Amino acid sequence: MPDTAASETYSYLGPAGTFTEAALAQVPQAAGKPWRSVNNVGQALDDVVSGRSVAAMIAIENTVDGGVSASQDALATIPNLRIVGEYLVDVNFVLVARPGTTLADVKTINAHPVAYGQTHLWVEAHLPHHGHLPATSNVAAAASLLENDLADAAIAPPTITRHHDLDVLATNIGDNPNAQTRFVLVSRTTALPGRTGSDKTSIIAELPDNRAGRLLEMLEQFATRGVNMSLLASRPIGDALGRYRFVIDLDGHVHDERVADALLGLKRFSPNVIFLGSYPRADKLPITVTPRYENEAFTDARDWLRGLISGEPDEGFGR
Ligand SMILES: O=C(O)C(=O)Cc1ccccc1
Repeated sequence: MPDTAASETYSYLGPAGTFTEAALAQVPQAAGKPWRSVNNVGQALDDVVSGRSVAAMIAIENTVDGGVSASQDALATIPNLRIVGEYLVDVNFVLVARPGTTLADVKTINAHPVAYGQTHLWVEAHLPHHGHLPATSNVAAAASLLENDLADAAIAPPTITRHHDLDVLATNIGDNPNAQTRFVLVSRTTALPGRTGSDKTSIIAELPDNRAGRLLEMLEQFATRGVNMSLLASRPIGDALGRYRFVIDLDGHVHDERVADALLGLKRFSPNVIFLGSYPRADKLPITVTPRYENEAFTDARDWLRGLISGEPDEGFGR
């Protein structure tokens, strides 16, 4: 059995100063609890699976470069994980180097692949001949400049100079000044966070076969219940070309009748569905639904059918 400290620990991609840490800082229940810095998403989720940590914060998608495939694939393949919350972090990048370095000295850039993917425009315009050395995190990229000379500069969060004595060679090097990253808090609990009216439901589903129209048929499960999607990403299953699974975020909670009904339809259709959880939306935006998809419309219809089955007369159209 995990000890008490382990079961209160939160794992995150570190070291201190990463955007992932900023996401974890938004979690009220993590305040004052032990935080464990790890080197990659796999290690963070392994902590949760083994009971070493109660939850892990992982990046799942960003506005510039899209889905974080390592996270989406890990959620698809590691059983018994649940998303219990989502958190948004504004991301902004600087280029840093050892003191005294100029831009002309920079030949190799150390960067987390997801940060590198969001700074292409600046990097290609200003350092067209650079090489890229991948790092485990944005902060690790910068820290390693002071440990070895494998790279000349690093892509890092603007707060990096609080942690390390480095020169900032360029600021705001992100492709989009309004870039945001969406993080999810992942746990093993099967207890559902309560419905707030501003919720999301995350699932991963596979198609039964690759006949024409299958994807449309899957999406119809949501469309016919008035359920909006906020994420639809395809990830290769890995066993053959052309085989994909779909990472989907739905507006609403599984306690919303329309979402529950859509999931029943999806379960009948798809040979493999993973329910990753229902949890409050980070932006707290209320979800608007046309009246025929409100809870009452579903319960009224069910009551009508139950009545018919139990022998109640149908009222007909009247005159
Ligand atoms: O959390 C970090 O700082 C990371 O290194 C991962 C990352 C990379 C790019 C944007 C957001 C998070």
